[in-house]
Amino acid sequence: MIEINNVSKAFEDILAVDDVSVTMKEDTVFGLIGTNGAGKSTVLRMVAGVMKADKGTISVDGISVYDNIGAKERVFFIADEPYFFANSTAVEMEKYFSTIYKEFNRNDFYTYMENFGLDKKRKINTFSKGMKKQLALLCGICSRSKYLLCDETFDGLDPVMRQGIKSIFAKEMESRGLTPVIASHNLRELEDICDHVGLLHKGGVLLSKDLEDMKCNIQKVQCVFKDEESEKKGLEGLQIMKEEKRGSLYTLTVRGNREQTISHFSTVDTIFFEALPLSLEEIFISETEVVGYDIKKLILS
Ligand SMILES: Nc1ncnc2c1ncn2[C@@H]1O[C@H](COP(=O)(O)OP(=O)(O)OP(=O)(O)O)[C@@H](O)[C@H]1O
Repeated sequence: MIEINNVSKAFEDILAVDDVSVTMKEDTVFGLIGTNGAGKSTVLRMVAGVMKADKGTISVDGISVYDNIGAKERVFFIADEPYFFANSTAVEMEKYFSTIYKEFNRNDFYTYMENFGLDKKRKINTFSKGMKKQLALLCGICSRSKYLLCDETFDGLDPVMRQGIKSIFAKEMESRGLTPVIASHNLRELEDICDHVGLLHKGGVLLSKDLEDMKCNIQKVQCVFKDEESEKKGLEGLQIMKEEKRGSLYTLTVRGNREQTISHFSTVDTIFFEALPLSLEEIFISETEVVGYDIKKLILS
């Protein structure tokens, strides 16, 4: 488990990370989402132990990360522009990472390289941006470090590649408890990969929730009440996050699971009632509107 407790980091007068506390549990894919400049890279760098927090503590499986080899071996960090030695090939990078990560799996590495159609002998500086990201991911996965920190690594990967990496993640999670942490500025890049999402905004955490919980605990309802009395009864006792009324048609976003919501409306006289599924975008918009943010413009554009 990665535990970030009350962590802050400033660069002169820029407070990049402001009192952040987040727990990243094992066996989940954690998505760290936020706008450009929200502090994602800074958080990941501190978790990787390459940058020191000004305040607060970060531990990986109970071990403090900064300046601690034991913790660093558990973490592989892929920067937003993956770094490779000048003029190197994948073979040379494999040799380097094999010395750093003692359990580096060379067999898997070369098998995946072949499956992904990446040439192990070609200079990496002739690779496309997406190919460099794939290579960085393969190095990270094959390092067999428990935590794989990916900074914008999935943004821009084509769907086939995403699917390929997703299935490798699933396999490695199952077989050895790989725990990927993926930072992105775009929710759409994360929604099919992550189990848990932490939303960073202006250096602070706006929310951190399991996607399944989020999906199960917010419903969208459309209804037309029979009369004023049923309208009053229908609206009472609901935890309404958002309410719109067009003519007599209500569109409500409410907290609670589907069964609770349907059961509430079964006691009310309605002319029309429908419980609709919400997309992840709608859920995020509702969750962040509640805390006073218009996230639409920020992470969905
Ligand atoms: N080395 C640095 N020196 C000065 N300021 C920095 C440094 N690194 C980050 N910052 C500042 O800290 C803030 C957070 O930056 P960070 O790179 O962590 O954000 P981010 O969420 O990863 O953004 P992006 O999505 O654009 O990569 C920004 O205001 C940035 O300008």
